[in-house]
Amino acid sequence: MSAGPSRRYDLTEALGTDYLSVLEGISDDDRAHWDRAREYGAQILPLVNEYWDRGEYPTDLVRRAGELNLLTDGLNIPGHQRMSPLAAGLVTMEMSRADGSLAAAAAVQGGLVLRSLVLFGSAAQKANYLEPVARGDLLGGFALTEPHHGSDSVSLETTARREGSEWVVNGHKKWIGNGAAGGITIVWARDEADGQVKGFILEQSTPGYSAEVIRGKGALRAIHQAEITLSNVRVPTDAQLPDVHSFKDVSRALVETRVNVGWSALGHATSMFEAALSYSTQRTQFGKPLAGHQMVQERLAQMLAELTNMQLQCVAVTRLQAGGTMRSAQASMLKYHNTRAARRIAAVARDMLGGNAILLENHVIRHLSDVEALHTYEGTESVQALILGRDLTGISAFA
Ligand SMILES: Cc1cc2nc3c(=O)[nH]c(=O)nc-3n(C[C@H](O)[C@H](O)[C@H](O)COP(=O)(O)OP(=O)(O)OC[C@H]3O[C@@H](n4cnc5c(N)ncnc54)[C@H](O)[C@@H]3O)c2cc1C
Repeated sequence: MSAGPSRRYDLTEALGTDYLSVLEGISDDDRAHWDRAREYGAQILPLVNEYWDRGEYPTDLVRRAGELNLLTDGLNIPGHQRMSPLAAGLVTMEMSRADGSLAAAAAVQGGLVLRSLVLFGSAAQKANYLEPVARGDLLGGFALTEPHHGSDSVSLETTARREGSEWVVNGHKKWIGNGAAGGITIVWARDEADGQVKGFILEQSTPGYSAEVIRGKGALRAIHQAEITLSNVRVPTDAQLPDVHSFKDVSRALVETRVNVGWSALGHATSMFEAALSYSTQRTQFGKPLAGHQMVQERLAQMLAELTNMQLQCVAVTRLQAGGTMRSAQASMLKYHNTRAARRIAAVARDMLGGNAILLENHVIRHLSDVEALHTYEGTESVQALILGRDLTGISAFA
């Protein structure tokens, strides 16, 4: 039986791990965005383990991604070529395939902050913030989660009180990517007068805004999340996002970013599959490459089949998104399926590299850990299942 370097399946080819040619025939435009992200991924790959190990946030690499138009997530940003939803997905996949922390930074800058500005911002807010956030010159955060409200963020307790020509914001936020990066934070708060959730753009230098980077994380170590305290933070009324009327608007933004998480899970899983395939063809045990043992081949087949299912869901949901017909539960199914599959692939890949799997240099343990964050953020696996369950049965089982 032949094994090892003569393998027929070359993962360095441009299409990567696309066994069923799911992505064949994509447009030249989409491919150009994808290629740019692949090149960026190749540039950052030799650097990212060190940042992850040190728990250091490589803001210069975020800025580089901005220069390459990798932060705009398919949004219409003046001065930036607009990507199709498919191209945006492929960019996310490639960035995650290289590094989850930088992909998460892009997801916060583009997926959450730019999207909030595009969907809900005034003309003046767009003119002020879109360009610097898209370029990565101004780091932005999206502050929804609170210490006591994660999955039930709809019950958020942060308040906003109108006093003359100002809003006064009070409360606590937790897990906020870029929340202590010196830029802006979009804060979701409940209007004390009408009880509705509203959005505010807070400059992080505003008196009363204090933020601590959360230390000791075992996942996404190279992007910083913050715990934020807001004590009588006063902002002018024009800091309010005028087109947010209730929590439903926040949900509208989050549905779109769930698709991004599905692509991100695919990128992580692709990277771990590639590491497992490469290692098993090179490592010899019992006189032949690991890849020459039946059980190892079965595991490779299992991973490839899962990866292909992940790709199919990404492409199908993105097609609905591009056509403007995607429903929230469809985005939830993608997130549910792909983050679960990525965790299974992570467990198998980690086993297939033996002890060497836990060394950062082999590009498995970082992805395995980072996938744990994807599993939770933008709605946990159980929350996605509840959204799907409600869609299937018409019965809400959240509370
Ligand atoms: C790395 C990272 C980055 C993040 N970045 C941001 C950010 O930039 N901005 C932001 O606003 N937030 C951010 N978050 C917060 C994230 O969205 C929340 O962690 C997530 O929504 C889950 O909330 P929680 O951690 O409080 O878990 P909880 O809601 O306390 O959930 C704990 C467990 O209970 C389960 N559970 C909860 N409710 C139910 C139910 N009704 N039925 C069954 N099971 C249930 C959950 O599925 C989970 O398994 C981030 C989180 C992480 C880890």
